[in-house]
Amino acid sequence: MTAPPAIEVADVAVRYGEVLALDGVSLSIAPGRVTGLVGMNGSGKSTLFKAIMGMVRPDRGHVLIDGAAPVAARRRGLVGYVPQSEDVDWAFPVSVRDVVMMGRYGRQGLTRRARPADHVAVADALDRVELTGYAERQIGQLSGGQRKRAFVARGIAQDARILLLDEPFAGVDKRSEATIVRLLRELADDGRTVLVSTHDLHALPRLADEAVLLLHRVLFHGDVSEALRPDHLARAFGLDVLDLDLDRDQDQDLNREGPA
Ligand SMILES: Nc1ncnc2c1ncn2[C@@H]1O[C@H](COP(=O)(O)OP(=O)(O)OP(=O)(O)O)[C@@H](O)[C@H]1O
Repeated sequence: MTAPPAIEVADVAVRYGEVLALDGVSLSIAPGRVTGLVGMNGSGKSTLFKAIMGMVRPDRGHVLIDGAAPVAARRRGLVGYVPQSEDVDWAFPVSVRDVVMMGRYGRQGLTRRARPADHVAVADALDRVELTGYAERQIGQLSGGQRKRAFVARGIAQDARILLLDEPFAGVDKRSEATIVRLLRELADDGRTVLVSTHDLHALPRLADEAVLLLHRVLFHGDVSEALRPDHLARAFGLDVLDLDLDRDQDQDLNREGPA
């Protein structure tokens, strides 16, 4: 018997005024896999994450997380979210340890009093992302890659079954990227579900078990090697992407605007 999907997106449409960001997205993500979400700027990746998190309400369709509605799933701590850097107030006066402890809030009730188990979970998560020595720093005083790792640690401390990461490799150094890739693999091998958006097509084969190409709707969902076929990439990114040599040993950052 196949396991029920960890994330089920059914015919979701999201409109911001005149802009149709998602136009009938349907997607079924199995547990225990790393899925890469790929699409050009403006293709709707962040909006899809927000719809899955229940942070934007679809105009049409629905999302189920482990069979629950997004807001209920979030309340139960089922899903962790690493937002795009632009969506975070880095001047906020919290330490790295505080950010990771936020992953434990759901277990602490209204008092938000940390118990020994919470401190152990936070220390363990910081260790896994190699940020133990940075725990007392204000979050904004970290490098881009370290900030991402701090948010990944929050998801680990939360013990979320499902982790969504919006562009975790944007502006990060190779060491942070390698740490994050390794961690995501470990989390998936542990039965967790990881959905990660990226522009970095080079990272995709070592990062993900499967890929979704998005352009306001799902163009392709399946094997990474097939997703990287020129005809698929051409549909997702425009025909001129066929000129790219994907074997070149450098990042292919397909960073460009999609149709509004
Ligand atoms: N709050 C908003 N108000 C109005 N339009 C929005 C809003 N958020 C996103 N959009 C528009 O919706 C479309 C999809 O945006 P979204 O941020 O989901 O794309 P994305 O694939 O995550 O892009 P990027 O790779 O640049 O982060 C874009 O045309 C964007 O301009």
